[in-house]
Amino acid sequence: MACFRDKVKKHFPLTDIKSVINLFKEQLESNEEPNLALLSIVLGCIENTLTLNRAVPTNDDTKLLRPIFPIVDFSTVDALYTQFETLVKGSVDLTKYPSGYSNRDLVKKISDVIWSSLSRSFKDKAHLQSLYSFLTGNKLDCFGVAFGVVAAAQLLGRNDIHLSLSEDHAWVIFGEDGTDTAEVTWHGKGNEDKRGQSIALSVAEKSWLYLNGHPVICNRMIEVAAIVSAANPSINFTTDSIEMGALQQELLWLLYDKGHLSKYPMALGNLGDLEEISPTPGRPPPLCIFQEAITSAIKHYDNHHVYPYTYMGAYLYRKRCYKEAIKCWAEASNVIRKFNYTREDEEIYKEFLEIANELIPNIVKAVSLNTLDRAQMNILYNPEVYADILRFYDGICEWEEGSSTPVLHVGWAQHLTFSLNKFDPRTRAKIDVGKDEDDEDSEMDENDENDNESNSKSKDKTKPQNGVPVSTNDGKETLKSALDDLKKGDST
Ligand SMILES: FC(F)(F)Cc1cc2c(N3CCN(c4nnc(C(F)(F)F)s4)CC3)ncnc2s1
Repeated sequence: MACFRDKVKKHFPLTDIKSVINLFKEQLESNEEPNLALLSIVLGCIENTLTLNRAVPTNDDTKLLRPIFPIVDFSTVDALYTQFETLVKGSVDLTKYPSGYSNRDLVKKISDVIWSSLSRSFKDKAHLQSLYSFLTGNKLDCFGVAFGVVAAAQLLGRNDIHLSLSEDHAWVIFGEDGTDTAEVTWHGKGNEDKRGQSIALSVAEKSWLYLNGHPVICNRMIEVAAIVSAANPSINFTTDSIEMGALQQELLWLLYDKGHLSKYPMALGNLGDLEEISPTPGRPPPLCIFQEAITSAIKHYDNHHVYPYTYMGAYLYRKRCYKEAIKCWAEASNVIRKFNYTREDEEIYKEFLEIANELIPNIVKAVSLNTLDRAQMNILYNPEVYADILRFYDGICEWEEGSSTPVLHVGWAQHLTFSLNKFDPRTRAKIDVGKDEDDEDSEMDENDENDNESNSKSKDKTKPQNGVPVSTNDGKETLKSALDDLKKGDST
């Protein structure tokens, strides 16, 4: 690895965003693999300076702000890299692992080297994802440990060991055809770590945490994208470092242009969020980027990722495009229904809980009261929106079906009835709750279907008695026409 020093030395000292971009660019364009440990140390060092201990109050109460962009000296980076190299090469006796491909013992050993160096505190704070944090503070978060194992493996020349990422967990793949898997880090709070085990049993549970076998399998380039995407520009709950955000954004565009984000929906979502904050001239708008994330998940992961839809839904909600936001959330629910809920899926449970019990109620309130969003009151007369809310809940119910842990509780029902009751009764009569033709897993067996049909005939008088479901009004239902009909007392 000594040779890497000669190549990268010329970039130092790093004094601004451009110099960091040039370093990453050369690493990505080199005929050798990009050096994960080097890039993680560099990015972690900059993030640490730009987001932690920023202001040092002085006695005359003016804030002494450090120079905005840190000067990163090669000596600093070289010392930390050498520290990492010494730790890893000093702890792993490679003669014990003669085969060209890695085995489970080696992976576990590398994980133990990282694991045993960790301090026992603060695992879920911010800025603990880089090797800079590991080497200067012995602290790493869940992602950081998994990344550290892969960076250490690269340093040991084990180029078959790669990062595998779900939407809330990380593990590694290895072996001749890259199909062996191993846990190398912990997950969540109060869960015993499963380090060294294959993930096969966890995948069998059909939990969202393991994405039913559709994780992002990284190569070295996508691992660089993970370093950049996992960077965290936040200084505190309300403030982000502008410089760190700009650096992350430019690095993500560099990776995007090289095609290294095309199979990484979360990184695309991250980029979309950054573009909303500070649009780059000549680049696609956030909505296009979020759509690319959705398209990537459909194309590469059999539409098993939730976050592409919630990234776009959150953006549309912030822009007060409520009808479209609700459609995204129905699509997110269409994904989660493919899984069984297990106790380690809390993160996505919280996501759906917030949508159901805060965001959708806020929308129906905002458009029904005499508020600035009253122009969107027609949402409450739009059968398509109503159908999307029903699809949203139906997906959550299907998620719960067959799960070891219940999802819904009475609090959900209270918010559900609040939201649905805000819709005009006529609108509620105008939707077709038929099953999707191509949706075999929600196929009910014959007699259930008949029962349901007989039920709907008996209990739901607004449906035309000939039982032909009224297809969704194509959303053209306008507030005016609905109100006109109401005045006429038209009861179709
Ligand atoms: F490795 C783990 F365990 F940390 C799992 C990973 C998470 C994650 C990520 N995140 C998580 C999702 N995330 C979201 N931010 N907003 C989201 C949305 F709810 F708006 F969709 S999802 C922030 C970035 N961004 C890039 N890569 C990864 S790999």
